[in-house]
Amino acid sequence: MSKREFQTEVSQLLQLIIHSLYSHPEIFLRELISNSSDALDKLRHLTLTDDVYKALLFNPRIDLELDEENGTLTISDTGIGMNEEDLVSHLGTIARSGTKNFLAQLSGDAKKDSNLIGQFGVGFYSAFMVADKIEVVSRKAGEEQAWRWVSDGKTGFEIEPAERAVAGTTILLHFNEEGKQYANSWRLQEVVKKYSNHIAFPIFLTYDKSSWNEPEKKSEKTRTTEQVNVASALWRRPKNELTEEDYKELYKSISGDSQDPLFWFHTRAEGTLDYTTLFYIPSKAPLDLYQAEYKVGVKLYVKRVFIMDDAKELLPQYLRFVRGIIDSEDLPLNVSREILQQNRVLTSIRTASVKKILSELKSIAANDPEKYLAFIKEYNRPLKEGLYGDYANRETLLDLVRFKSTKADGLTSLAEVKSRMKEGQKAIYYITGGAESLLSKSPLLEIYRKKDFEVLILDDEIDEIVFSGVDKYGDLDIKAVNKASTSEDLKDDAEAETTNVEALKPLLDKLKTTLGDRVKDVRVSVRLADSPSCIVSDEEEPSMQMQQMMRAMGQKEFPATKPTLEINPDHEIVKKLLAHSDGAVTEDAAWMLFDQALLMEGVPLQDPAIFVQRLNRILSLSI
Ligand SMILES: Nc1ncnc2c1ncn2[C@@H]1O[C@H](COP(=O)(O)OP(=O)(O)OP(=O)(O)O)[C@@H](O)[C@H]1O
Repeated sequence: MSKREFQTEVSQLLQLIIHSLYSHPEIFLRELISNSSDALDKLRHLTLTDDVYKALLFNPRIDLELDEENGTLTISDTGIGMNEEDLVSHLGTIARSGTKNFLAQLSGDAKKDSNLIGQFGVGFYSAFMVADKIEVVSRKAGEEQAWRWVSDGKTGFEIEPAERAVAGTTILLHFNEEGKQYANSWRLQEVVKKYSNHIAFPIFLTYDKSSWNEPEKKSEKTRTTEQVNVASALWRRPKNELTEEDYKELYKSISGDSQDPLFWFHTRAEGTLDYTTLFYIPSKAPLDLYQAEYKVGVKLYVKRVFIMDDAKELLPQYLRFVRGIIDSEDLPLNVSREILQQNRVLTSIRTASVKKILSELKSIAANDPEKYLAFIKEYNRPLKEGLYGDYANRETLLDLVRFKSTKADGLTSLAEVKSRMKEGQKAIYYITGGAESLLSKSPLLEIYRKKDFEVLILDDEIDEIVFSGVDKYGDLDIKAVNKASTSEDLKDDAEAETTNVEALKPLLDKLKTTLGDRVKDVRVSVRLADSPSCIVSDEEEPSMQMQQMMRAMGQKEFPATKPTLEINPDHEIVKKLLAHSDGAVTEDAAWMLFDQALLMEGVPLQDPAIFVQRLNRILSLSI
């Protein structure tokens, strides 16, 4: 028998599990049954597609055997099995990024951590919540030798050759104190029904069934085997035969989530292509939503046979929070990942699925705004990613995304913004680049406030990138207020007349010479009311905050573009400067107008010492 140590992360995880952080230890059974079901799926797939396995007898089943007296339970399957190498690597290390991330996020606060663990699910290792010793005997399909893996879940495990009549895996749990409650057939049936009722394979329970022997007037126990789950591919049944509970149960068994889903969309398509889709939206965004290695939530089936659950091409990336099933009649069973990428059938299913999900969301938004708000709270951001990547569905996505705005409490839709537009307002306006508190005080908004035009406050860091590519909502323009050209819409003919640009020209020239190559241009603004100055960028160029953000993210060579300084001809300072001829003061004032405009945009000063010197010079003149 050879002894092995657990990988450090496994020991860490086991420590947590054994100290019973998790509040529903019953999920151990769901995890083990789901592993067995995966193992059966894998073997079924091989027997259908791989000549080497075609001759194998495939008799898929999962067996639970309860020994109440000794406090043990075995979970056996006739699935793909594991050889020595598999046992060592699968049940001694953690390969899944989800679990690693989970460990990295632990705070040490037992309460918070137990919530976290609930959202991750810890797979096989969760069995150590209820067992102080676990023995696994497994034989890999196509191999003769079986192996036994034994561990107390503390330091490591032992492994030795063993025997098993057919391929598959048997897991023997020796229940601990916590686990004793599961050494009960009624309890086991309840847990199987709750989490694994719709596992596609039959689950049998063998136990000592009590019955009343009338002639002898005593209770007797008979060893009995009964099927405890319904084992149907529930998604293939007509909608009207399914209850809310059925849907919720299936969701929990395929997603591992312990909460109910927010909503689900079940579709059966017949015609050129035959397929069924059942999509769920989790009520809380998956914790790996913003990680590159996110876990795919949609499983692909072909004619009820499980094919894969890690194909990122089933749905576009921005819908990675969707959980569920795609079951196609038209794909070949041996479809590989490479084939999937350019498969016409899958492309059609995917296109129709996206349309379906988005149109269902749209109708929820219209018919149940409160529920929709719960959805948007979790998923507004991925939908915005869709605006960036999914051109074909942009119009629908624009209707689905919600925004903060200068005129609405909470969140608002573009349709609402459109309905509130004022006479003379030519476009939908937005401001990006920084926190809401900074944006809502930006001098760039002054003219909009004066004209009573609504401005969307886009304070999410991805907003600038996303919305720089979105310039229309229907036939309405969508414009950033910090772009030079946006002010063209704001000019009132009457105002333009009164501003005497000619008279300001010498001042503009002077400011421009002083600021030199820090600015592209200096010009008269129509967008300012109370502030003396602001900075804007050209249409095609990233804003100053965006440039700053890209550099902070390590893109040192991000090309620096120069902003345009706009000054407010009606402001006291500008009027005085016009009258003032002292060169030194004008120079200081030029820099102060520029620096304060940058500060208001949240861009830090290049040289605070010089700024302070100038400020002090000006202060001393005014006192
Ligand atoms: N009954 C089984 N038959 C064959 N292989 C198994 C069985 N149980 C576990 N394994 C192997 O051990 C691996 C680790 O299992 P574990 O439950 O820890 O994680 P997982 O199932 O991969 O992830 P998740 O629980 O998030 O789906 C599995 O991926 C599988 O390869």
